[in-house]
Amino acid sequence: MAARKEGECCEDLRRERAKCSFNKEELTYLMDGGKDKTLHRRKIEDIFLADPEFLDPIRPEYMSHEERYNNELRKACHMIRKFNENEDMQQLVGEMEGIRSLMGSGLGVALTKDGNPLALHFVMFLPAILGQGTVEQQGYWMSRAWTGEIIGTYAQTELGHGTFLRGLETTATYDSNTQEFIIHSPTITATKWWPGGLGKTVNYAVVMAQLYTQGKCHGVHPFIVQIRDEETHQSMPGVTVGEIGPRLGMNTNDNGFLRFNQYRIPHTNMLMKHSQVLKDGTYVKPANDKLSYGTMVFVRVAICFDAYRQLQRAVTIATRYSAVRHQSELVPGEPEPQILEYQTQQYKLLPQIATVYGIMFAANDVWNTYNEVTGNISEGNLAYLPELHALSCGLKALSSTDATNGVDVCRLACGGHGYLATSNLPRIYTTTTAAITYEGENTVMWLQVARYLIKSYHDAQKGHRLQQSVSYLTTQSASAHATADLSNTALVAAYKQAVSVMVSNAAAHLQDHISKGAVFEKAWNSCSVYLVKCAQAHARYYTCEKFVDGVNRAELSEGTRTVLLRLCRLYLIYHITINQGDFLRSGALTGGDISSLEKEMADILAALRPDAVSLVDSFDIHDRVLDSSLGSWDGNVYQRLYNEALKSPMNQTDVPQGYYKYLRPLMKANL
Ligand SMILES: CCCCCCCC/C=C\CCCC(=O)SCCNC(=O)CCNC(=O)[C@H](O)C(C)(C)COP(=O)(O)OP(=O)(O)OC[C@H]1O[C@@H](n2cnc3c(N)ncnc32)[C@H](O)[C@@H]1OP(=O)(O)O
Ligand SMILES: Cc1cc2nc3c(=O)[nH]c(=O)nc-3n(C[C@H](O)[C@H](O)[C@H](O)COP(=O)(O)OP(=O)(O)OC[C@H]3O[C@@H](n4cnc5c(N)ncnc54)[C@H](O)[C@@H]3O)c2cc1C
Repeated sequence: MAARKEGECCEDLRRERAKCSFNKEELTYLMDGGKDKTLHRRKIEDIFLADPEFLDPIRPEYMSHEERYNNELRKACHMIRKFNENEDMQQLVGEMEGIRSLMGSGLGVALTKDGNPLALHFVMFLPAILGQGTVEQQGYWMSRAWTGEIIGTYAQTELGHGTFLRGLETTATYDSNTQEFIIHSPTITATKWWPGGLGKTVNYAVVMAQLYTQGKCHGVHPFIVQIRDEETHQSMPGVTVGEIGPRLGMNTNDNGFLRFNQYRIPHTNMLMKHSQVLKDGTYVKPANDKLSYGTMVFVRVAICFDAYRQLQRAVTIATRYSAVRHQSELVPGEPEPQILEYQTQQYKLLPQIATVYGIMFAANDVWNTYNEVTGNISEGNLAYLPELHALSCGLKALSSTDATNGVDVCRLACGGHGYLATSNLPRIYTTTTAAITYEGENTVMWLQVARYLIKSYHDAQKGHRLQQSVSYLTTQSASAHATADLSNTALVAAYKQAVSVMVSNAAAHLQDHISKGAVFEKAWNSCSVYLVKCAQAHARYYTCEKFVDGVNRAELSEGTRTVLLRLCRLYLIYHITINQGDFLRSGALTGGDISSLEKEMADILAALRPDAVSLVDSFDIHDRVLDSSLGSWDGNVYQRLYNEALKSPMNQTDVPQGYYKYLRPLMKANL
């Protein structure tokens, strides 16, 4: 592992670490899900990071587009070979956390930096086969895909449609004479566009296409389609495939395009767990036509974990840097203080640490719900599918938005150095912000949550029992907050009251539009800005509640519980103060309450300040995973910045070629 002994760091960080008031390992174990899992993770990290194959010859930023891709592909393939090397290794990395870490923002980002060309294979292709295939299909395709004999992606989005799935144009028409599906892209806008790994890496894809059989369209269904020859890797006849070009980030994911010209695949290649086409062409309906969207639900939940891990990295970098960086004068004439002494800096960083825990507790809860609900579905009980859909959309949107905003706050908190590629904050940002768009653009996700809230509200009005996450909508009260109770329980109750009133207002606005003659859909659009706010407030309430429950349930020593409770309290208060209008307008809190909370927040920032560095240390992120000149364990910031600058290819010669070609002729023009 990287240097982690207290002595092996600069004096500023040594002093910070000496102030720690809690047991860091306890928080590490909590985040990993137990001591065994921490040890397991560290063991995987040790094995992978000791392997010189995962080192880059030069920083990827200095490589060409194709060199970068080849470099990451080399490492990604080496990773898979390592999986398959021996059984111990398979056991070690084969579990969900292992895959998540290798493909996402755990160890994975130290191995493949700007997008793993094989990520979609593990994150969506395999889950699609498992979630959408019959047992026989799983047996056949998984055995080939797990070892990397075939590599796949998830090809859903088209040039013309990403959000609106019912609008997809790719067709899969069943021909009962040959027992084949004919996959076709009828227009330019039907071109599949964006799937990760599709450009040059994969030879198979789960393609989402409109199913036609016996002359009728039955909507979007999943098909396994071979894209490239298994021997030569050339694109199959009838298939046109390529890479879509440079992107804001994740540039080695080789996102691709794909077109089909009357391309035939066997009948057995339609994934038929939920709906079937019989050999004679008869269509058998699924229990719910949204079951074919199941892979997206899984990935939305996975994104929540990825989001907080990205934020963990950013806030670790910014907090350590803030303890090492000295700037300005707090008291005239005194030495320049660490920038972490400034309350404004604490206000930037400490809520981000709290956010990591908030998202983590909520994500764990949604992951448990996901497992329960998918278990129920396999037994034919679909009652909780709408709640899971709303929770996964809400948490995906909240976690990706909070993490993206938080990463940028961390970048800004590092001043100019945060803008340097070697700080790694720009790359963390471009990777994190992608999750706002992919797997369901966030505004669209919020509107799905709002739809569930409004439906639930109307159900409550009719006296129906509501599902657990929205049960508070039955107990709405607009009375002003009467007591001076500002305990965590009271604040969570205030969140519920605020959202409840907001949802009730939204329902009234909708009704108002409808009463004036608008059809429901138009009324919905006219209220959608407010509806998004309702959904955001609901997801925040939910996260707050899970944070409070999570801390209460965690088995921690006194000191560790105290620091986690402070973070939890900071999270509750921070979001109340920035959304105080919602609490005041709903009568959930008074102006006096908000003032008390603001004062308390200042005290919490001061109380947490001495533990700031230890809190990010307890995230236990290896220096190679941070990959930052500003955030390393030893705090040797300036030397690292300087060393990294010296490595620039432009610094390998004193006078650049451009001088002779362009600058000199200009400078000497008048001679
Ligand atoms: C391991 C770590 C991860 C790290 C990441 C690694 C890198 C990975 C990089 C990239 C991966 C990105 C991959 C992708 O982006 S794949 C493409 C994703 N695309 C989308 O998400 C599209 C978003 N759009 C939709 O989901 C849908 O179009 C929709 C917005 C939900 C609307 O669907 P539709 O038009 O069919 O629905 P209707 O309006 O007719 O009806 C709405 C009712 O349907 C219910 N519904 C919708 N979806 C679901 C679902 N999934 N499950 C259950 N129910 C669903 C909804 O609740 C409505 O019900 P109601 O009763 O109100 O009518
Ligand atoms: C890095 C990256 C990786 C990706 N990987 C994959 C992949 O592997 N496989 C795959 O199939 N796809 C992939 N995608 C595509 C991704 O899923 C889509 O980009 C996403 O679902 C949004 O769709 P869109 O781009 O068509 O945006 P649009 O739907 O065109 O959205 C544009 C704007 O319109 C707004 N809008 C759209 N509909 C509504 C509405 N109903 N109400 C209100 N506002 C609306 C949105 O909020 C947004 O602001 C990837 C995208 C990115 C950026």
